[in-house]
Amino acid sequence: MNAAAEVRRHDDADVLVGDVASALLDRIESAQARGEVPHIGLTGGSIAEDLHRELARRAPDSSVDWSRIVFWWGDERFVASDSPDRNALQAREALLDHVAVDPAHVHAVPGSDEVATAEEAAEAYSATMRSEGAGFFEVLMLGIGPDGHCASLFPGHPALEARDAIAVAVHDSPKPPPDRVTLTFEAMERCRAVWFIASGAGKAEAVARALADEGTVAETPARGVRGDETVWWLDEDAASAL
Ligand SMILES: O=C(O)[C@H](O)[C@@H](O)[C@H](O)[C@H](O)COP(=O)(O)O
Repeated sequence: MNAAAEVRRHDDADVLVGDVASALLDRIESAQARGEVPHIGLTGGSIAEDLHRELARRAPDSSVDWSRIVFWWGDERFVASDSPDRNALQAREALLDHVAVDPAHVHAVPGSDEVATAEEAAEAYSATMRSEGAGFFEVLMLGIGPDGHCASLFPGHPALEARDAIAVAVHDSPKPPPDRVTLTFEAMERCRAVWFIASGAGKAEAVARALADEGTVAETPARGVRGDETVWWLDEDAASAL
């Protein structure tokens, strides 16, 4: 498992974030040069926030056409859409509010002020993905938790077993808040590239388990993710147990 995963090591978190930002901007530029409108999957968490800020900082010097990108999220916390807990709000404040996106191309998971349950939010998000034909993200970015979770796929949770679904509800998440919506493994498999981004010694053991020859997806959900291309972007601390 994960035999095809590529590992890219970086001296520290700043270099890591800078390299991911360059690679993402290059990838978007190439897709746009081919006449495509790439679909990009954003994630939540601390390293993602640093990346979003770095992308906003570099935006004026890049030739990316931000209005020709479709934005999605790999997972979302099921709270009110203006809650600071929302991955979408974090991405808006750090990146999307600072670049010329087309609001019609930004597809956040509905919040608890918009639909009644996380199940409804997952269904609505899946329906939007189907109607937008968003099967193939150019890049889906993911963080990893110290327990090996990615997006909102947590060890031992029923969402790991979801079949024939794009996005599903998650309850009792060990990382607060408890109610969430996540893409399924099946949806992630259709991405052209999945990029894990991890920084810090707290992630080292989970990263090593995700990339080990032996182990289970139930224990380390990140083992279950494979895009056509899977890249692990790590700083030395996160790579220290490999
Ligand atoms: O909603 C979330 O919290 C996430 O999408 C989650 O999967 C996150 O990416 C990892 O937990 C890493 O988060 P940190 O970078 O903050 O450790």
